[in-house]
Amino acid sequence: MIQLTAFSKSYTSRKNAPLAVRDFSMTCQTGEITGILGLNGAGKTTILKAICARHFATSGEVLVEGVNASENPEQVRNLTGFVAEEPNLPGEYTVEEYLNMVAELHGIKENNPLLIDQLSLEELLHKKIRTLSKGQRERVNFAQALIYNPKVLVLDEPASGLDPAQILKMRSLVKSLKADHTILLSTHLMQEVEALCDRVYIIHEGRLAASGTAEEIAAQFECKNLEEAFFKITSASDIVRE
Ligand SMILES: Nc1ncnc2c1ncn2[C@@H]1O[C@H](COP(=O)(O)OP(=O)(O)OP(=O)(O)O)[C@@H](O)[C@H]1O
Repeated sequence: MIQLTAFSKSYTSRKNAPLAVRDFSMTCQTGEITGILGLNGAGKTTILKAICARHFATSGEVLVEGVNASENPEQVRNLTGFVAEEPNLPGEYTVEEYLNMVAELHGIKENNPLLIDQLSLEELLHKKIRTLSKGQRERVNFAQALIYNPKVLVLDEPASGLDPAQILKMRSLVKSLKADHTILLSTHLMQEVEALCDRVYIIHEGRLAASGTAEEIAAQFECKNLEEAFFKITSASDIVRE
């Protein structure tokens, strides 16, 4: 489970510095896929990185499986698998060397053959990461997050760079992990939310603008569907400002 309470984040320590995310609260349950939906720059990655203890809240609290991310960052990093939007993968390693290294860091002896198969990585294992295409790198990025079977999965725009066949594979992999994981994904793609998410949080200009199932949000904003509600929310800034 992931719990954010009144989470705010500024990227500078200056007094009165602008907040990238302000007073954002959210709960992601185990056994559900939760989506964060927002325009470019809305604050999605800022929230995801705080959940994975890649950076810390300026104020408010982030709990992952009950562990405070600011107080126990190492423990939180072991509990979370993070598929970053722009991963910094080591180009000089082969895929196999890199995945073995990540597995070892987390105390796992061998690569998981099922995972290698699900991500179509067999043919890539002996290639250097720097020689891979963007979509191939994205699959390695997925594998490094899943290889130590973390309880919580945080996916930043997981479909970006994947071809349609790989998107379907990624979706079925994510769905297969749902029952015993807490999964949070960020996206600006409505199809991604419809295909995968049980619950959605819409963030606009750093603030929570709506949450619920797609149907609940559509009804709340008197719209036909989530897409219409999303456009209504993101084109009317006063909805989220007090
Ligand atoms: N390292 C940083 N230093 C300063 N400001 C940052 C930094 N990272 C993000 N920001 C700012 O924080 C705000 C939220 O950015 P964030 O990356 O969280 O948005 P996002 O919703 O993930 O966007 P996108 O969909 O484009 O990836 C933006 O105004 C951005 O400019």
